[in-house]
Amino acid sequence: MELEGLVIKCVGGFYTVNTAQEPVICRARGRFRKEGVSPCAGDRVRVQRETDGSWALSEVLPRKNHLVRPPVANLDRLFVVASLRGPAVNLALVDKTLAVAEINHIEPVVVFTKTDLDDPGPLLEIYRLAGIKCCKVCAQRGEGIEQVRELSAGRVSAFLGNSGVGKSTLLNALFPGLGLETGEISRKLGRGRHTTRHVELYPLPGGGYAADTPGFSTFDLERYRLTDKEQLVRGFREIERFSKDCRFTSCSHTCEKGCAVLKAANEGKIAGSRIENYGAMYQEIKGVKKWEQKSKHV
Ligand SMILES: Nc1nc2c(ncn2[C@@H]2O[C@H](COP(=O)(O)OP(=O)(O)OP(=O)(O)O)[C@@H](O)[C@H]2O)c(=O)[nH]1
Ligand SMILES: [Zn+2]
Repeated sequence: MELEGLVIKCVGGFYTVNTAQEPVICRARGRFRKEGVSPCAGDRVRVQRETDGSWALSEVLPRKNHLVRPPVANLDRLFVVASLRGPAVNLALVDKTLAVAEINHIEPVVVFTKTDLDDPGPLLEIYRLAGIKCCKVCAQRGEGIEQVRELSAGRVSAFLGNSGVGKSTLLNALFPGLGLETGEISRKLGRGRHTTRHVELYPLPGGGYAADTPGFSTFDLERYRLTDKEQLVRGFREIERFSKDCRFTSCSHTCEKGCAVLKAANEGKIAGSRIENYGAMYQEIKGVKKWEQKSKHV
């Protein structure tokens, strides 16, 4: 017998697959390892019943997108969660995460949390200029929750952000009944930053799924397929938009004469932090390439 389903979690090599019948817990067939495919949460898969009655994950259906770390596939939305204070916002990390989402064709939303602690206004302006959807929430006061709920309803979403930004608090406020551990409790249980957390999709009331995932605290560009500096503009939608008017088609938008992107930035049409973070990533990718080329000659 064969069934189709959705992988909602993977722990220690065991996959939980939601099917039209009961959920199935199974291992993946050995050939996946040989082929270098690693099924993950969010994958649509086929499971087959073995002669001994157990189930095996036999096929991963084509993915519309796939992130390597955290391992999750087929996302409709990526919520990039950042707190205004404790910890303070790291815009370089936010922009890298957004670039990963854009390049992988996942619609991003930035969520600024803990708005009781600071004014989110200037940050909202950066992303308003970029044309990226933004939400501000204060889980304690219950503000902004409704908007995030609407944006995630009926979709498969991941909530990504560093430890302590308030992801679990937000998800619990959004979907009472999820019962995710937050703050002190999770740290006491050792779910802090020293333990690797798996990705789990939680079914939402009213349809869809949400995953609470650790953020990218260290960024390995290659793992996110961000190794092509010419492609980097696809990760910054407003830069891509203005780049159509650059004098040179090979423009890197970092220093060239006749660069429409730098002109727009000077005129305040693109936020300074976005240009800076684009430039830093551009240099980083160039560095990776040089290093790769060098290592080939050794
Ligand atoms: N002041 C304030 N604190 C908040 C708010 N939301 C969450 N917190 C606090 O921030 C701390 C971290 O919240 P969590 O929800 O555990 O954060 P997390 O992002 O899930 O963290 P990890 O589980 O470590 O990944 C907790 O002590 C929360 O009470 C908020 O809107 N305002
Ligand atoms: Zn340019």
